[in-house]
Amino acid sequence: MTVSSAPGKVYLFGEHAVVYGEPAVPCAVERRATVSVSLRDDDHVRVRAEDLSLNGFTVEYSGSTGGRPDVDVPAPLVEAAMGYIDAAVEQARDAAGAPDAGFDISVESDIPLGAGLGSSAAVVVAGIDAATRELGVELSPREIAERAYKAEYEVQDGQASRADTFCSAMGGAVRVEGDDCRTIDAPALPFVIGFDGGAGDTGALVSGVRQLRERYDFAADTVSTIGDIVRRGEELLADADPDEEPTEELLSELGGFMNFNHGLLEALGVSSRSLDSMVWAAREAGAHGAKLTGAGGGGCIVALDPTPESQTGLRFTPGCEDAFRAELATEGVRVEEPPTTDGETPATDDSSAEESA
Ligand SMILES: Nc1ncnc2c1ncn2[C@@H]1O[C@H](COP(=O)(O)OP(=O)(O)OP(=O)(O)O)[C@@H](O)[C@H]1O
Ligand SMILES: C[C@@](O)(CCO)CC(=O)[O-]
Ligand SMILES: [Mg+2]
Repeated sequence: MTVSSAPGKVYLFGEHAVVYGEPAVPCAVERRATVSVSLRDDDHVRVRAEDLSLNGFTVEYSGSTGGRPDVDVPAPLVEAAMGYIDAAVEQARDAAGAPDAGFDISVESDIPLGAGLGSSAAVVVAGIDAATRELGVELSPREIAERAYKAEYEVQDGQASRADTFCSAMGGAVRVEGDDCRTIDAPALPFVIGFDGGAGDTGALVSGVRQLRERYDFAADTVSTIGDIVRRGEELLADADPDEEPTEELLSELGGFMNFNHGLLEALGVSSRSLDSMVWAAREAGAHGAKLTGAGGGGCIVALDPTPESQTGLRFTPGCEDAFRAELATEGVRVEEPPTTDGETPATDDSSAEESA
């Protein structure tokens, strides 16, 4: 068995605009998806993904019901849920030249789903790493990032940038502009995350911005102004000492840019009432800045605050379900120790989906 994990991310700046070739700076955070993979001696794939819940219900799969989920879940939703794992399996088979390889796969994750913290990218990155290693192939993190991007691009019908997958594979702070992907130095920023318990529909939100941008010059200008904010934000990071605590001056300037970035995302229609109220709660509690992160529509905001105040303020904010601090994850995809006790062996119980290759 091979076990790999990969981190989620927050966007310091630049989501959505990155889809149209503007730069973005996502930062990996210490919330990880862990994927365990064992090679099978047939061509079947069996998946256990206990954290998977969609629209308020949990999807459970049973091998004993002939590969159909044992709850009343419409097939398209199951396909949507399983799409990222399937795409990761296809990428691993392709990388190893083993089109008929079968796997037992188990996914565990402490990244909320569909909430802007890049759960899909983390699952795909960790899945490709574990499955290729099981097939005796070791890809570099950059190669994993490229394959994970292809997987996300396919599942999201062409509406994906390289940002989430590159950040998850490499860890740390990164800069992505089109197909130019780099890691950058950044000090340990004091991220606080607020989560409204909900999720946004990434595809629909990206389409909404695309339509606005095509229809109105001022919406296209809004997207390129986000790019301008990112470029100025990068200059601030480049001037900072990555080995020192960030200064108040740096935090307050970065925070101001985050506030500006949030305002423009709000103008593009991708915020929501609960995201806005969490953003304001963090600011009122003294955060240097706050913005939504990821696709928006619901899910998470990220604030910069070295004190406990924002977290406390968020906890008392109606609509905020969880507030937590998120350390910058300096490590991207990595191999984990497989569990030792028999009882924890993944994907061998009945709550799994099984399908033919
Ligand atoms: N623990 C998990 N087990 C199995 N599949 C998962 C898991 N976590 C995420 N996924 C897959 O990722 C999908 C969510 O991806 P989506 O891109 O909509 O949101 P996100 O990546 O969390 O947020 P964003 O892309 O805005 O940062 C889920 O519907 C599921 O298919
Ligand atoms: C909205 C978006 O910019 C970020 C989603 O985490 C989409 C993408 O970059 O693929
Ligand atoms: Mg995603």
